[in-house]
Amino acid sequence: MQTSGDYRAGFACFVGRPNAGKSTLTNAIIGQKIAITSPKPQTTRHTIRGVLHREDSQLVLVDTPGLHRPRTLLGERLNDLVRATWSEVDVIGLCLPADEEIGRGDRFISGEISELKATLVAVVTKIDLVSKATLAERLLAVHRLGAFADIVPVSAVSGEQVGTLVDVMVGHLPKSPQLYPDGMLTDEPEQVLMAELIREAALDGVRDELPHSIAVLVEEVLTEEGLTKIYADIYVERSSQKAIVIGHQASRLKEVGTRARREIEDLIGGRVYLDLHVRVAKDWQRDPKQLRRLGF
Ligand SMILES: Nc1nc2c(ncn2[C@@H]2O[C@H](COP(=O)(O)OP(=O)(O)OP(=O)(O)O)[C@@H](O)[C@H]2O)c(=O)[nH]1
Repeated sequence: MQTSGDYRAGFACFVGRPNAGKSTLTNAIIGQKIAITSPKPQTTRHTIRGVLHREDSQLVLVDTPGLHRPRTLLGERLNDLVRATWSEVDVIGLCLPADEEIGRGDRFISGEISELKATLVAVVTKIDLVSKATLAERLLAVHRLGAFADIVPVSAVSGEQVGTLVDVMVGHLPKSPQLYPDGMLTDEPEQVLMAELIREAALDGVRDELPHSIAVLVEEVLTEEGLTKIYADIYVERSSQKAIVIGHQASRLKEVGTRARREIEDLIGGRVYLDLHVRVAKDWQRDPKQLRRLGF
């Protein structure tokens, strides 16, 4: 945990008209796709898309819905919500695709964000699609569009300049202690969701025998070359229950693992290796320390 010194941390979001490349850029920065939806009601007005951890900084990317031409009250409320989010972030990246001329939509959004306290960075996206000459023209047009602290050309597809963009955005974050724990990629409690899926699979068919005796703790999640490795422990209260969960020649545990793995793969949208261990934690339901450890 970093707490002081030159550490910077804060919130940023990308805005821009549809198709400007916001999602692709977010994924390129965070480095992995995150599509977990939390069953909990949102406690903040924005959804955290991902947290980029670096030695000296933490960049939290938040999602905002698009701004609409308000035709209805709902449309107006949505726009209020968008503006509320914009007013809470430290940096706004306005995405402008290099392969298209700046249009009315871009001017509209640019005008909307120009009065906010956030630092504005213009991000010229998809530079892999245009020639140097076109890019130069576009950069000039962006320069005329508004007052930006920086203008950064990037390609989320080739990765060119993505690191530079992050450096620029981090440079505009306030000095602040770390906001989220190390290793946390989203504020969705993804390890909790994974544990719930494993617990559901482990309970399937033995609910009557082990009504409230199973708890699951995800110990570690590692992502390597597109494979998410999950190490989790299934806790029961007695060794007789352990035998039930594992089954004859571990047949039941294998089924539990297969089912939970498939569901977690659906959840995170990627391949999963799931390592399950069944452990006895005597009377965990009555032990406050164990309960806290198991997330209750
Ligand atoms: N060649 C190239 N294509 C890109 C790049 N970034 C995004 N695209 C493509 O542009 C299209 C739109 O990208 P998105 O990231 O979905 O754009 P968005 O701004 O999130 O779009 P909305 O969700 O509609 O607001 C997709 O087909 C992407 O594959 C890039 O750097 N280079």
